[in-house]
Amino acid sequence: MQAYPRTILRPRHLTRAAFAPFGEVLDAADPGRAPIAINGGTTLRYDQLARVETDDEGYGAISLFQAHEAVSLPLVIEVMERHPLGSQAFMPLTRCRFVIVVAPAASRQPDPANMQAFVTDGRQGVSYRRGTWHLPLTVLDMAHLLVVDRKGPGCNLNEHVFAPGTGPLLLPQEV
Ligand SMILES: NC(=O)N[C@@H](O)C(=O)O
Ligand code: NI
Repeated sequence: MQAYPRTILRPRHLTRAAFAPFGEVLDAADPGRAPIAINGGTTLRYDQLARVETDDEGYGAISLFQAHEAVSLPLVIEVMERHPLGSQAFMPLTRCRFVIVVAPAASRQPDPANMQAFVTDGRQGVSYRRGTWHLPLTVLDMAHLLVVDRKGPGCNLNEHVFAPGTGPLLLPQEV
């Protein structure tokens, strides 16, 4: 079997612009997202940071994830997945850096040559656009996270498992 060179990925800091092809960054500290003062000025609303996408038969659902096993980098990426029927958003409820690896939705399977890697800053969340290939939740800090994604009839999960020894290698983030 031909040995393919293993793809090496070096995660970057997560920014709205860099992540734009894959979804939205949920970040109250984003200078480009001015909040709206509501409730008599007692509250700031960071309005519609992302759209919840579903197909016609599905609906948006809110879940809580308790990520109780953290990883450290480097790590070998063994599986990527996507949700063809809807978006999926993760928002930490406690400080949590998590690893993001994404690839364009258009490809039938994630192409390592088109993968991008990021690490959140501990406050940021993300919303993966419908169909975006992504690494399943992988946290560097144990935490609780709010998750908003599509539920309903049909299969909303495609997985790609890399053959042993071929998964991309994710290096530690440059400091
Ligand atoms: N399995 C599940 O609910 N979550 C995954 O889709 C994920 O991206 O972590
Ligand atoms: Ni997912």
